[in-house]
Amino acid sequence: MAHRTLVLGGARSGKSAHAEGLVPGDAPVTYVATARVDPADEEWRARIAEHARRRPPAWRTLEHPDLAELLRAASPSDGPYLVDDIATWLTGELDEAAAWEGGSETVAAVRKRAAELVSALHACPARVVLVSAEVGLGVIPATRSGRLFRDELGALNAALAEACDEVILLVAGIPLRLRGGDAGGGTNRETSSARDGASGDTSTQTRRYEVSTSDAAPDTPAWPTQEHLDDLVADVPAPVELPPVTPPDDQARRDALARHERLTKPAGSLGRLEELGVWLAGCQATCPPRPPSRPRVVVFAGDHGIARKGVSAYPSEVTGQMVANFLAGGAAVNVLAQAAGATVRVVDMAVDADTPEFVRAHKVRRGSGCIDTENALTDAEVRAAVTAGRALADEEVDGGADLLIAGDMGIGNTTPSAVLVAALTGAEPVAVIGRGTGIDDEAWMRKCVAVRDALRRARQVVDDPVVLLRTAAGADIAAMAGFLAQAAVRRTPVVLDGLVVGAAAVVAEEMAPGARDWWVAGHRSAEPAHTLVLEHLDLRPLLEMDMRLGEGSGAVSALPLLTMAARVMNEMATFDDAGVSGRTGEQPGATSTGRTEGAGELTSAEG
Ligand SMILES: O=C(O)c1ccc[n+]([C@@H]2O[C@H](COP(=O)([O-])O)[C@@H](O)[C@H]2O)c1
Ligand SMILES: Cc1cc2nc[nH]c2cc1C
Repeated sequence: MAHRTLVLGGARSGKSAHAEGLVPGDAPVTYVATARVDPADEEWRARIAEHARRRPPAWRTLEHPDLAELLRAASPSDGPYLVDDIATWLTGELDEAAAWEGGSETVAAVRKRAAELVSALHACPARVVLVSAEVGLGVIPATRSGRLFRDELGALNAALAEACDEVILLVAGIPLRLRGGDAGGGTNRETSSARDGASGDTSTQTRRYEVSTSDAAPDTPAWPTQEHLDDLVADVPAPVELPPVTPPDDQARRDALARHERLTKPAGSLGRLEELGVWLAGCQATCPPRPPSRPRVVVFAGDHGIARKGVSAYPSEVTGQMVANFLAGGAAVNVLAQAAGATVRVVDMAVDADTPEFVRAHKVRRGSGCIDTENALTDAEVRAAVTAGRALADEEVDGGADLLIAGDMGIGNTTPSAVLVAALTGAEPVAVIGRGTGIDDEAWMRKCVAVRDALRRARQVVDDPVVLLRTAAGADIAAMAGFLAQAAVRRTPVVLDGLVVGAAAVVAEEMAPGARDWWVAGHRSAEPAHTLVLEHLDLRPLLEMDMRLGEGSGAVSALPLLTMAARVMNEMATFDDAGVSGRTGEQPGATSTGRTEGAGELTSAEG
């Protein structure tokens, strides 16, 4: 069942009746009436009476309470809240702030209240169904107040929709499902599950998700079931083959280089911000490039058998517990992504715990093999994992993502990552073993032994990237490799994160040569093997912040630089526009063909 539902509709579209049908009649529903009744308004009172007649007698009705406060105080055991409706709530707020005719400070006060409501909804642990009016599809209102209402409600609806895992639009009594699962009443479903509530989009999920490490109940089959695994591998061709990667658009890159020459700054003076804009222009095949508008983080979660050998500072249970934390929006990547304008999705590829159904749809097994003595995956599992990663990239790109970030979560995963990097770069074990989650010297020694033994096995299969993933990676890393390669196949730019994503990237480049042209390195992780990754892929990191968290956190932290790089190229004045003189000896409007020192870096693969 959906957790937070927004039912939108025009006047008399049937939205209230539809919303009422979404909560069970016998549930202890709290009906929140938002209208402030004017006793003199007969017609309005009759409308309200008609609504009230429809409600089951057991429902509790609250008349225009402080809505944000109410949702903030709700507890997980509360019956559903049905709020009807947001448009009248907003009307009341605009009235109270005297914003219809007031100055910008009165509108700001209403927006603050609206923001409080949205954040209360995000945090509300109880089931909530909101009704709101969809306005603004017609002509622009002739009055200021009409325009104000239309614009404020439109923005509020969008923010509330972002917090809901189910969104339904009623048109002429017919429900159109815009987002979400199967709470009943919807007639049309999205074609791509990437955008619906079943996507595990943590911008739309809440703190309700339980992740259990206990064994499945006797009457529930252990997940993943054999049937699920059979389904996963049924359509996967062997061997795994990817279409060729085509390079970013060279003309757009050259246009971007030329445009930077014309912007009002000494040539090359924005340094690597210029390189970044040129890279983005090539990826988008357009100059100037657009700032990423739908950046998407997919966190690949999985446990690793090698963690049993004492190579991490934390127990394996943390992986599943962190999945719940991602879903609740409480992890670092959630916060960073929200600050940077990205949304986060988490997928369970091999967590050794039960995760919600929509998170585990691609799950291959519970914990990958202990790579010092056994393969991480079977042949079928590695193919299923790589294929899942590719399918996830496809889903996200088809769903509108214009920039992808892979994140990782898995206790022990820096060990297989170190093995992959050493195998493909020829480095010795000691050069690739870092402190991971913060291991002490004894754990570091155990990690050395584990890496040495796994590397002995991995070195025999370095020529085949899929066999290497099977031998020494794990389902999460294999899926990330598929994801990163497929992003390049789909001509979609990627910001890479730290060591674990980097290890997957090194393998992905083997599977899909040229994929690296579609990637930029977000940061340099504190893990020593990550520097080997960057050198191997010839990528220069955007940030050096001594981060070593994973989750995609380093990549997301670099995201604002991409926005800036694109905006500079769109919004800066040219020498001609601004009447600013160009280089000494150049005619106004002439495009320089020579570049200053340093600008030559713009031809590097990364930028
Ligand atoms: O990606 C990195 O650069 C990175 C560096 C150190 C630690 N991590 C994260 O920490 C966990 C793995 O660390 P460990 O010590 O358990 O191997 C896993 O959840 C990773 O996301 C990630
Ligand atoms: C708490 C915690 C959060 C993480 N996020 C990524 N790796 C992690 C490891 C731990 C231990």
